[in-house]
Amino acid sequence: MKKSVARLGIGGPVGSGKTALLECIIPRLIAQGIEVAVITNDLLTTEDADRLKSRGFLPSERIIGVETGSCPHTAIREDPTMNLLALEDLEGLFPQLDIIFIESGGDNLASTFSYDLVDSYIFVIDVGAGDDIPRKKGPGFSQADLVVINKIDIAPYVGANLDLIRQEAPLYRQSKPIIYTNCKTGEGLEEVIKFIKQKILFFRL
Ligand SMILES: Nc1nc2c(ncn2[C@@H]2O[C@H](COP(=O)(O)OP(=O)(O)OP(=O)(O)O)[C@@H](O)[C@H]2O)c(=O)[nH]1
Repeated sequence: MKKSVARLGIGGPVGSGKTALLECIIPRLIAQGIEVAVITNDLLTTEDADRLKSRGFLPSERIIGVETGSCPHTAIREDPTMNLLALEDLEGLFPQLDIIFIESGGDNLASTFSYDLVDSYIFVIDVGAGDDIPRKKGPGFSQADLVVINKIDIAPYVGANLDLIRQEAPLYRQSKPIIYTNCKTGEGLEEVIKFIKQKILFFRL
């Protein structure tokens, strides 16, 4: 019987570390025998897809770069046709896949994914954008299935109060999970892997 493939969105503001997160977690998932493919979205280039291909941890045919040509949220929410076609291509070519990541182009705090496109999504913010980001109650932050608060290492250098973030962020998440990460050292990444295996892949593995 053909397996159904998990579709996991990765959204968040420009530069928050969405691609860095994928670079960290994909090799770990592959090492555990999980079959992975990726779709990236960029405005007018395939920059993120090229970057992932250059890492060499996945055959390049398993990485599709979608050039959205429009606001990132249009391609993941209002009209996800381009991403749905890319999903269809990957699922047709690789029926053994367990999970396909769909990385959105960097967008603002209001960006959310259509559940016609993904089963679940992670919203990545970065500490460097300020310790008031959780308080701004962006729909991406409050509605995502998982929030990753990345770049915890830079808090002291940008005057961001990490303790305040840890205190306030849960207030806007209605008990939904938050994981704190540093993609440079690997801190928090095992928790992200655990989330993906337990909440996203549990009935496929
Ligand atoms: N210090 C530090 N830098 C990080 C961390 N994660 C990512 N970065 C850096 O932040 C910058 C942006 O990371 P990307 O992964 O390109 O961010 P992105 O969200 O994919 O960016 P867009 O696709 O342009 O929206 C890069 O220079 C990364 O090396 C982290 O945990 N700590």
